[in-house]
Amino acid sequence: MVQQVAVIGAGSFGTALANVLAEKGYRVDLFARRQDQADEINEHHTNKQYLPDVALHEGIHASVDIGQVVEGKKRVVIVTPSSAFRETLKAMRPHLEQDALLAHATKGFDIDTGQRMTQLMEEVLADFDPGQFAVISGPSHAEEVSLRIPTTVVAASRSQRTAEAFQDLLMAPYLRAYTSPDVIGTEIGGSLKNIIALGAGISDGLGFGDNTKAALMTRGLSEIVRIGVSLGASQMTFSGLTGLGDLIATCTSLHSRNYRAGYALGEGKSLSEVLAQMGMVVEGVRATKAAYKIARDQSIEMPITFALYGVLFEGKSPKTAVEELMGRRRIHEMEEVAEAVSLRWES
Ligand SMILES: NC(=O)c1ccc[n+]([C@@H]2O[C@H](COP(=O)([O-])OP(=O)(O)OC[C@H]3O[C@@H](n4cnc5c(N)ncnc54)[C@H](O)[C@@H]3O)[C@@H](O)[C@H]2O)c1
Ligand SMILES: O=P(O)(O)OC[C@H](O)CO
Repeated sequence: MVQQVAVIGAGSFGTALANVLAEKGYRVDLFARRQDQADEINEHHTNKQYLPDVALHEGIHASVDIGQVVEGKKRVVIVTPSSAFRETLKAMRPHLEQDALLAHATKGFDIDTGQRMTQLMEEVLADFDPGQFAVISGPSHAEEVSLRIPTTVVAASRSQRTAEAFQDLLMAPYLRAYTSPDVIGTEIGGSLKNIIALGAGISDGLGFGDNTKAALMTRGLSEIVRIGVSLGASQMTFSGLTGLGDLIATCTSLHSRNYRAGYALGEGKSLSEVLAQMGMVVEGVRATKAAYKIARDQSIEMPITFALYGVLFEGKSPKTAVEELMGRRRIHEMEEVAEAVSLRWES
């Protein structure tokens, strides 16, 4: 029976998950980067920078010593930004139990290689069986989880046993966890919805309406499916919680860092200004770069992602990007799949 869990990353979501687990009775060791933050969590049971107004459970023990946090743990949950994922794995590696099961809840790609987080786990932790790895994803704003607002997530792993182990770990009266074998689709849906949420925020920041946002979300989902399937995901996964579900939660919520960053861009702020003001990770910026590279190299059509890339990295004005999207070549709505799903004209 597992009684102790390590959570790596004391930002908004790492802290929220640590709190769920501590409330369930686990002893939770939480890795924080800064000593003052660890002290605040241990002494005052708060993490005001990331989850203001939340009283944390006293069963959370924060430490800046990653070795001490993971040593002896059979369950490890990694919740760092994607930019810190590889170095975090390397720091943990010498201290990990060989039979530990590891899940991550990071939504993003390795910027240099375009790898997903479980691919980084397979590379850095090459002496582990890939069946020991899982991804936790779904529509789950940390701010709501920490207030015990009913939330659903998915634990996906190549191994049913591992997916079910994390389902058991997470299930709580206000947190329902499903399982899935589709690791690729789960990771891609969670990472790419952030690009579309940036776009939804830009649209609202420009003063456009619900019609525009619904179009961005729907057409955005079709390009997520396109790249996802070409990278080996199951199309069905994108209709589920980690695809459509998280797309809705992120594109329509003021909790979302990606939506808020997009909104400020739409209002005319520069990317560097927006990121400096946010003080939290905006994964969609890196995801746009990663998805752009993959789509360009593999000739996958992703017009919204390309438009975002232009706005974020090439100085294109958001208004011009929208005009270009609206003026694209005329196509069948279900262009690529029309034949397969019998959406064709009889004559
Ligand atoms: N916030 C949410 O609601 C939420 C929900 C689900 C998934 N996620 C994902 O979880 C990940 C973390 O997001 P967050 O919102 O908790 O981030 P955050 O911005 O709230 O906090 C980031 C945390 O990472 C730490 N960090 C930064 N660089 C680091 C490094 N080099 N090594 C170790 N730690 C480092 C920071 O100190 C901070 O504690 C992201 O990939 C995000 O997409 C977030
Ligand atoms: O705040 P965001 O935009 O990083 O989104 C948080 C979560 O991914 C929502 O499920």
